[in-house]
Amino acid sequence: MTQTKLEGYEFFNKTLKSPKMILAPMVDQSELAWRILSRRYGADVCVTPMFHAKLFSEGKKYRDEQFSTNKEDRPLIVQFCANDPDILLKAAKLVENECDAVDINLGCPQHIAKRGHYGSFLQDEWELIAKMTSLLHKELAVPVTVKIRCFPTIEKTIEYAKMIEAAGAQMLTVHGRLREQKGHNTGLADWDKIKAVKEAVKIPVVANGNILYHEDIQRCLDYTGCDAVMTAEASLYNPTVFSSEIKFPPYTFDVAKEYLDICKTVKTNGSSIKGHLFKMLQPTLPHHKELRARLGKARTLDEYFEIVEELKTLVTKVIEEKGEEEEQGQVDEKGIRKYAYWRCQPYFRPELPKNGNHESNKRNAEETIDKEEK
Ligand SMILES: Cc1cc2nc3c(=O)[nH]c(=O)nc-3n(C[C@H](O)[C@H](O)[C@H](O)COP(=O)(O)O)c2cc1C
Repeated sequence: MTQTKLEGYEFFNKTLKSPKMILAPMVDQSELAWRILSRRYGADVCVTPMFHAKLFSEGKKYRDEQFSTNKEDRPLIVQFCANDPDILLKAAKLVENECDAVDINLGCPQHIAKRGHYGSFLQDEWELIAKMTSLLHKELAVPVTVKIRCFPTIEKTIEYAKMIEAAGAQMLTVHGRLREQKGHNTGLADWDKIKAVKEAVKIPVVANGNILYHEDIQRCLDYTGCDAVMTAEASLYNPTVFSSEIKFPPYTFDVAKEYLDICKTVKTNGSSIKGHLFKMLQPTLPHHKELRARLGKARTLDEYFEIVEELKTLVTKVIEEKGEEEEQGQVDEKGIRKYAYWRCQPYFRPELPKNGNHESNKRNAEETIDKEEK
């Protein structure tokens, strides 16, 4: 590869167009239909779900099932997990003409990643990480970016980030949690570590973790000094979270319907659709349990549409009866916004924060504990 490609801030500003908000890679959930919806509401850049480099490079069936894109789906970063530089390059070559960068996932903490020897389980294999990064840097037509988790100390996290930068990464996403922070131990992301990495490297740094509401995005940018913020879970519960114009969370069934309309136009796996509907409708379904059960069993797009339509009819009646009163989104004494159950709402993690610097998330955790104690 002799052709020059943009690096660092040139890549960030010209190719990615100086993004502020990035839709995170999410297995089964940052698929094309979700990216279309997210861009509509303000996501500047989207990342595909993580693809397994070996399966991707070897199997057309896997590729066709997992990856689809279109002309409007840009700027786009395609993410892979891998533990072999040549296999990673082979997979990346297959998408280099359909995306703006290829990202290496060094953050996945799941059992499957441990067994498959990828994601955060490569965190101690710096030589291998450097090889994968530098090979893509040298051989790929588009820049390589890397997504990491943190180490327990700021010093080691910085050393790690610098090693990846030196290997040729042109942008780094720092998820401010440790490898151990998963499941019941998820807790809060540590923005101080993200800030320290941002100060230590010269390439653009994207902060990831602790976003619940739109205004948290700017708060995170201000606190960490990062170039952009990446959001996963908050967007699943409210796909309009990227929008500065939408002051009030939308009705759950309206965004669900909007997503389904997109699914009519682009092929989308049933498991992705079902996952999205359960999350978007999460505050509403407990009030209409029969529909929740039906959603669990539904298989076709028509069935999903029917369920969402029925939910809308039922809830609209309730809204007419209860009127404005329940609509207000009152802020309680702890600062938690109480929206009516038919509006999109972030998921409050049920565990105590271990550390952190994010007021609304601390409040959310306290709130959950209060609820559990009652
Ligand atoms: C459903 C789901 C799927 C995810 N899949 C991926 C993935 O494919 N690749 C990756 O690097 N991280 C993945 N993550 C982690 C997110 O990208 C992100 O780092 C993490 O959720 C923290 O961000 P958040 O606080 O905004 O949710 C996933 C997260 C969720 C909730």
